[in-house]
Amino acid sequence: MVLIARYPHTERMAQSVLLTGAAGRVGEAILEGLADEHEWRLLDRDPPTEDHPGEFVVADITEGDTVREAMEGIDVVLHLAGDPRKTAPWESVLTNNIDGTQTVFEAAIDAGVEKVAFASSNHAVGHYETDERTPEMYRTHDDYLLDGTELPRPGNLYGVSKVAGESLGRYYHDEYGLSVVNVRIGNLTEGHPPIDYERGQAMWLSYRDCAHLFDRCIRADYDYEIVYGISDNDRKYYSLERAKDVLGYEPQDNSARHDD
Ligand SMILES: NC(=O)C1=CN([C@@H]2O[C@H](COP(=O)(O)OP(=O)(O)OC[C@H]3O[C@@H](n4cnc5c(N)ncnc54)[C@H](O)[C@@H]3O)[C@@H](O)[C@H]2O)C=CC1
Ligand SMILES: O=C1O[C@H](COP(=O)(O)O)[C@@H](O)[C@H](O)[C@H]1O
Repeated sequence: MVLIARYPHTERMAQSVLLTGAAGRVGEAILEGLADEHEWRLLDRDPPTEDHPGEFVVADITEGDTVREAMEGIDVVLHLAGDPRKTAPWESVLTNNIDGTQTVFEAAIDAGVEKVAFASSNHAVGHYETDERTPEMYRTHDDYLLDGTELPRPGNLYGVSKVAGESLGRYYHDEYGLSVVNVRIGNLTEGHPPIDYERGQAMWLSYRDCAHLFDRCIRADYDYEIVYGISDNDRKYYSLERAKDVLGYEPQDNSARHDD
């Protein structure tokens, strides 16, 4: 009998992973699910407040030398650090999200890192949610679907900074062969989908699906990808096909199961 692994060419055992923005919410979800799965180096400008796996580097991602040092011996970078506010002013996203992301990519190349997963956002495509399409596109009977091949249409300056991050990844992939996956994360909320918020329910990402998705970003093989990071919600206007096909993402949660 021949046993064939589901993702035969993509499975690898524990890898060395640098997690930037480790002290934040997405970092929390990832570490909750994957603390024992990989060898972790965590980085954040805020020091840790809780027990954590691996070593913790307190640093700003705009500090090139420190980021380069933190990258030594790392296989995969999960780059989350940045200003996550949709109302963030230009000065902040320029420094933290664009300059900081360029510093991370540059250091990854210098250190010979294999893959970078970048925390992009639904706000990179926020202006597809036009007055004509909403609120219908948040509802199950509507079949409007974005799949990652569409042009970006950021809904705010924060979204612009995420498009810039995706574009930096494109450059570092094409120029240096770095594997890059941009995860356009929806609405990460712990325990249950956002309440009384149709849009948030359509793009809900549960904590366990978040951890699993980033685990796939660590283990799978890819070139340059844009995927959507949401749970398998009945109501959705982001396709999961690319995340499933390329990464082997198998979400378990669905905001519709919390409707009552
Ligand atoms: N939480 C969500 O639903 C979504 C999050 N994202 C993205 O995921 C990433 C993480 O978001 P959250 O965990 O929700 O935000 P968060 O604010 O909870 O965590 C971000 C972390 O990054 C750190 N950080 C910010 N600027 C830094 C810098 N210059 N140097 C070093 N550390 C820095 C902060 O100290 C913080 O711990 C962000 O890039 C955000 O844009 C995208 C879409 C949805
Ligand atoms: O990019 C982000 O998106 C989520 C969801 O957006 P929202 O418009 O539904 O609030 C947001 O919660 C998160 O803070 C942000 O980084």
